[in-house]
Amino acid sequence: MGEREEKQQEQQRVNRVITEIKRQIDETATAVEAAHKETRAVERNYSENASINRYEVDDIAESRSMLEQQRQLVSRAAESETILKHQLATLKGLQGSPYFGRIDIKDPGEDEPESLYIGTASLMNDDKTDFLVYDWRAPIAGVYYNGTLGKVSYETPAGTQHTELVKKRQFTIKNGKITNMFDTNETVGDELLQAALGEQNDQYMHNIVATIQKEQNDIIRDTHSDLLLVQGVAGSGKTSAILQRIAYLLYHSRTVLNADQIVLFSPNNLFSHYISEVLPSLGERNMRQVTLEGFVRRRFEGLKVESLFERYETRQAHPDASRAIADFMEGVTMMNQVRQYAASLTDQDLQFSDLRFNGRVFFSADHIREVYESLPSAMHPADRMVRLKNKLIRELQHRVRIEAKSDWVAKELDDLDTQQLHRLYGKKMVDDFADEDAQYAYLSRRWAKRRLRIIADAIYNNYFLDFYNQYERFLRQVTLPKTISVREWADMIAAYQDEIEFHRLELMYAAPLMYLRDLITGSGQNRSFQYIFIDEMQDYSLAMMVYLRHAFPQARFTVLGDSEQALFKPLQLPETMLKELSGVLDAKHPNLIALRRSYRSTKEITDFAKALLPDGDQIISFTRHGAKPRLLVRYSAASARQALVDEVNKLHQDNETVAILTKNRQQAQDVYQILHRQKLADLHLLSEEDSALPTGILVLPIYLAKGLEFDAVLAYDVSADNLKNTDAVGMVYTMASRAMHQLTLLSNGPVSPVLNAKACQNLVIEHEIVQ
Ligand SMILES: Nc1ncnc2c1ncn2[C@@H]1O[C@H](COP(=O)(O)OP(=O)(O)OP(=O)(O)O)[C@@H](O)[C@H]1O
Repeated sequence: MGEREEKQQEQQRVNRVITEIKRQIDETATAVEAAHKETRAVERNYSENASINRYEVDDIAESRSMLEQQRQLVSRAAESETILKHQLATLKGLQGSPYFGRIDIKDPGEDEPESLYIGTASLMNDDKTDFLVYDWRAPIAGVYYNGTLGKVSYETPAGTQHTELVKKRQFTIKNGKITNMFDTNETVGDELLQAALGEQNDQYMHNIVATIQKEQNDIIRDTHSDLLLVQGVAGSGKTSAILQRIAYLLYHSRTVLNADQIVLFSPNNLFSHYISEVLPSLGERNMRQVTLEGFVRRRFEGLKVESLFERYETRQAHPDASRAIADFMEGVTMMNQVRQYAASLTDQDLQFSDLRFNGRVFFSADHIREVYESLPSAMHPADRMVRLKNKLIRELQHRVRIEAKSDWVAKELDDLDTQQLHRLYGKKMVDDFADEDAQYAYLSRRWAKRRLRIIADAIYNNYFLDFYNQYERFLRQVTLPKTISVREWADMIAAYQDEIEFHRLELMYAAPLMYLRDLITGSGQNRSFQYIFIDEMQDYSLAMMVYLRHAFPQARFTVLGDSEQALFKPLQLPETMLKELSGVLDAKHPNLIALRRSYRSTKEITDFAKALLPDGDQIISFTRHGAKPRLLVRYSAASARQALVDEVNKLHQDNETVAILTKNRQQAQDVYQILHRQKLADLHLLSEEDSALPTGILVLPIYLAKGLEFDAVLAYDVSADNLKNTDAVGMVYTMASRAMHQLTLLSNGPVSPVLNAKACQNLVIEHEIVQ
């Protein structure tokens, strides 16, 4: 058959499938409507009955059980409505482009091959006897991503299966029309990938299921490892791979895993927004997302914990200051010492704290200690804490009765307005009381109880232990490494005390402090999370990883990073990192996958970026061509400003989004001011608080651009002067690798030596001519 006829035949099949999809859409839409009516009807019925019951026949068992039955009806109706809506959304998703791949396989013993089509979701024919489209996550679809023609195998729940792959065909289908189609023997041919990568970026990341590459597929389909470490160069698809991996895991463990049991630690809020559409586009709910800041802050209410960005900015300003201390605080040895300390604590070592109410001591530290010491010392300390809490709560209940009779309660009751009083009665009516005294005693008790809830909360939250003080005592007895003098350590402790005084906490203290607190109280662990994903792991300390292991004891970890992009850490070999992490995370089945091919940027940009790195040769650029990156060198502030404005305008003509990336927040503000004065349209200055990524001209410091990509990037300012105190290689590399299509570097003064001779060969350099 000729190529044209083949295409015609394939187009006819696409047409047939789309007709079937449309039919199913109509059918499902009608079903959704009916289900919606049903839900509304049972809801109405339920709420009418519920309101009647509340006022007239309270507490009658029969009506309760009827209500319960109806409540179940409501939730079942709502559930079927949700399922139908989901089906409808899936069908609509398939409508324009029902599939992207075809494999012909010949099973052993069969004469004729069978054709299977692969798309973002499964689709069955009318009578549910045949798959018109296979979900990309189905076991057999693994062959499409992994196999070259010939004998192939794939994993199924029933074990490894063997077959023969006789044809692999790729399609691009847009609005129901095949725009591109070809047969290939490669995993997924470059042609399709080139087309996908050549498109303009928009505010959201896209799924990559049509063009997943072999190594990415290994990451996605790895269900065996409990620690999967992905070391991938910039733009190699680490983030893409883990998002499709989440979709894959959800698909294969539907009954035991849901999106709420998966947490992704993402580098910043902009990133969370950027990736938020990928899973929904694959018909899945988003996993939970948290930034390291968010995670830590929630554990230190009332304290302002330094953010990664703040730490980054301070370290930039004082690059060598207390590096040894920070390295020590953030290492594994520190966490081991915390564990030893917590295990060896005696009763006398524990630092109890008064619990205060209304300016007076309610439970004194001495009293709490007494209660604690009265509990059997052979008990596990964490269990003993729980017992202590229970005892304190019981004591509090007793004290509520006494406090209810005190003057302050009487006075506060007096001051209540009618509405407040009314609420205080709760379910009781005035007629329910024998006399006024009984009524007053009831109200006083309720008021005292309500006001003293704050003490109950404090007990619950372990506020009777003074952790900041306990931590300080711990620090005082730490065995120091040789790199740190006793004097330096004492200074650091003094600085820590000052910070606590002002309700601030440096990030480096967070992991050991949380760990100490959890070990003493036996709290802080969450067993419901099954998978933890950490993106940009090069920003996490090992101490933090130890803590995360402790906090999520049941979870498997997928950890992604690129040590070249570390903005303030020395490079580390992936194998060393795996070994270290396996130890820290106590992994039984660790696995390391390296991604070396960079997809994001044009070949010209990647070639420049890799030349910056000493071991850049290992990075493989993807063959998609574009303009050579430019370097503009200016020798005065005024001409640098002019070049900035001109270049941004120029880049914006060809690109929807142009990002100007700076070293820090201050420079981002300065650049923004310059451009703002020129009244550039669509200009945005982004900060840590931003959670949505606009298009247009964006100005942001580099650490906020982590994980993101832009059509064009202008790196501001790569002069020797500006980059002298920083890890300039990591910074320029990260900036350059954010660009998809165009890159310009601007230097205000002589250029930083980071731009070595080899890197410069990959640039078009334009010097200002100074007369
Ligand atoms: N197989 C693929 N098919 C199509 N596009 C891909 C593929 N792999 C990666 N990409 C694209 O390449 C770009 C970079 O991918 P991604 O952001 O996942 O890389 P990364 O390794 O996390 O990058 P970085 O570490 O630099 O932030 C994205 O636009 C992504 O859509």
